[in-house]
Amino acid sequence: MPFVDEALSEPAPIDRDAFRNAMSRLGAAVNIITTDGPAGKAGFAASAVCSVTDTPPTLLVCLKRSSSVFETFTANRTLCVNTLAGHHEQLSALFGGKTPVEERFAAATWQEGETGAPILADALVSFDCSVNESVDIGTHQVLFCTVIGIHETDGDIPLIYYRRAYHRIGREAG
Ligand SMILES: NC(=O)C1=CN([C@@H]2O[C@H](COP(=O)(O)OP(=O)(O)OC[C@H]3O[C@@H](n4cnc5c(N)ncnc54)[C@H](O)[C@@H]3O)[C@@H](O)[C@H]2O)C=CC1
Ligand SMILES: Cc1cc2nc3c(=O)[nH]c(=O)nc-3n(C[C@H](O)[C@H](O)[C@H](O)COP(=O)(O)O)c2cc1C
Repeated sequence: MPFVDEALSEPAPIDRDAFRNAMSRLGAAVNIITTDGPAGKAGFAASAVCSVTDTPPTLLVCLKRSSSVFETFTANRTLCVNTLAGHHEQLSALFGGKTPVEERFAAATWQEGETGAPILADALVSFDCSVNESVDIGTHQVLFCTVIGIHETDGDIPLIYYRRAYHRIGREAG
């Protein structure tokens, strides 16, 4: 019978605050995730976005199931991941919760992509996607998204969320 180290097989539980404090030390790109379609228009700020595989080109996005935008995203099954530039801090705050949908979108310029989801005109990059699969984990739903369109701009200063604050990195223009 193999030796089993009890301490390793039953790790001490980590509470929510300890996990969040630890996660606050992972710097992350900030994105605005948008959708439009039969269920209407919606958008939210997200740092939980990750590349999954390049064949087929796939991203994952984690969306809290209790958020006001959840039903709209799950009904439309399409979305656009707009990666924010350094000057988008106020826009991120607007899409970070509590603000009515129309007010969120009124604060920036948008274009329409392949899926109909709003593309942020001056995002660093936008990934237009169809949602292929979703998995519920705890409070969130993980959306697996097939990328069907990519839109890039010349911007090269990303907005980074680190230790509960926004940071700009990269070369300043000029
Ligand atoms: N993945 C998510 O759902 C995230 C949600 N937020 C939300 O934005 C607001 C402001 O957040 P902060 O000021 O950074 O303080 P915070 O203490 O709530 O978050 C610190 C870090 O924990 C992680 N985190 C936060 N909420 C989470 C959640 N519900 N599930 C999984 N990971 C989570 C993120 O990596 C975040 O940078 C909060 O309401 C927070 O819940 C922020 C970042 C990620
Ligand atoms: C920097 C930042 C990152 C966030 N990342 C996520 C995320 O990855 N997933 C998520 O479900 N919510 C995330 N949120 C929170 C959502 O943006 C927020 O819950 C959403 O706007 C819905 O809010 P509402 O229920 O008031 O409409 C983030 C907020 C901020 C400010």
